[in-house]
Amino acid sequence: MAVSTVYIIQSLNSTCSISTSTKTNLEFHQKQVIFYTTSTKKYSTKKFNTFITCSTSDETKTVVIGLAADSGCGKSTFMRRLTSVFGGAAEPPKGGNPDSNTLISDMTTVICLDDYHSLDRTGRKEKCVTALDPKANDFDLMYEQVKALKSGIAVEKPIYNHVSGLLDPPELIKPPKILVIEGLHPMFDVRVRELLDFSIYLDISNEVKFAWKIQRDMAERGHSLESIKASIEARKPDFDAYIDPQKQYADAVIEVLPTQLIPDDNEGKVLRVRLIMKEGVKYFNPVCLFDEGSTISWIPCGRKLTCSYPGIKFSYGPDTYFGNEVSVLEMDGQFDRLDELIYVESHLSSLSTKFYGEVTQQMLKHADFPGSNNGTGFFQTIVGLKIRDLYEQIVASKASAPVAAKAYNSSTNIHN
Ligand SMILES: Nc1ncnc2c1ncn2[C@@H]1O[C@H](COP(=O)(O)OP(=O)(O)OP(=O)(O)O)[C@@H](O)[C@H]1O
Ligand SMILES: O=C(CO)[C@H](O)[C@H](O)COP(=O)(O)O
Repeated sequence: MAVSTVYIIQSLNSTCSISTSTKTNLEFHQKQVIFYTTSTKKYSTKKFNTFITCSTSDETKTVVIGLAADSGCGKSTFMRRLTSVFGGAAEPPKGGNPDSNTLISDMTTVICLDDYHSLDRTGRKEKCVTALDPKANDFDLMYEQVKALKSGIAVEKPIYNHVSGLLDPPELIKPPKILVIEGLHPMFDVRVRELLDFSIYLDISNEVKFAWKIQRDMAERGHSLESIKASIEARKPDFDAYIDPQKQYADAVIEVLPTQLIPDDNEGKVLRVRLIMKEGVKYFNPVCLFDEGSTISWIPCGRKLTCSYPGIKFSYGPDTYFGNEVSVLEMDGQFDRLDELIYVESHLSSLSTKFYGEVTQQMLKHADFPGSNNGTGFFQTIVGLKIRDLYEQIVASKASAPVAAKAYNSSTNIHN
């Protein structure tokens, strides 16, 4: 078996320009490498028995964001708000599987971790496990593929087809600038967790989850009230065991609870939403109300903010969450007029906006999304802007780091 040393000179996401003694250029694709020989202008493909590591220069590495939540808890809505912050519409891969769960825009690729189900719908039924059970998911593959994408290597990711309940042939995912992995388990496996540059958990209380699920599954999917109740109950033990504990690892948690402004409210329409932000996370400064570190309770209703019953109440202050120091911004109630949100925005600091009123502008742009009149949409928008800021800081820090020497010294042994 011949061994040749390949010197990595430069890499551009999934394509690595490599100089070898035979002056070939290589393009990396998992265990398969496409050679381009400049002298003959011919391509040839070789397979290797190990993964070839393309040491990308640091400034081209993908930033990875994890978003965890149970099914029907607003992940897709959050993703639409987040990708909108980066501009450009997010769409499924062009010409691919119409049931793909992936969304691609200029800057971002959102992959759904349901695609790493190792058991299809029938398989889960036969083995009596839910999709939330780690036994129904392939964490080794999830780790390998997220790691590859983070280092600039394209992957063939499986597709879980929610229409048929089957595992479809894989789709090619190229490394984007920002990769979002959303689903049930982005922080479950420690190896995947450590690849995340930032993580978010959507913590929807049982009462609210139930109200949202009923609204969607009855209206849009034709399910009966009994079947929705049964499905929530059946998932609960695994949700408690495998999904909920991930919130302790999240850098930001959006907690959604019933309002405290209406005594004994059981309608679940008015919400109390808490944005729990971990302190000391690199490239992330928590948002604050008035001043950092203060403890504040604020009722903004009056001449500058129209509030109908039951009104709006904000609070902000330091706290601890699973032993970590956090800042918590809370909003109970709902907005009557979105254009007046600028009044609230002007009292918040460290928003990472690019101009005065950007949060309000984003909220107005997506006024028809669920949660636009309350803290869910407001805090999701704020977190979206924070992620943009985090990405820009990571890119800036890498651009200023001395990378040239590292890139020239990298070498990979190829066994063929
Ligand atoms: N902030 C919100 N306020 C009110 N309802 C909401 C909110 N977010 C989501 N919902 C409701 O929950 C439903 C599910 O939202 P969404 O599709 O974003 O969740 P999801 O986590 O992506 O779901 P799934 O994983 O099942 O596809 C929506 O159709 C809507 O009815
Ligand atoms: O928890 C879920 C995440 O979305 C789904 O229930 C899981 O992916 C299985 O999907 P389906 O119900 O379509 O077979």
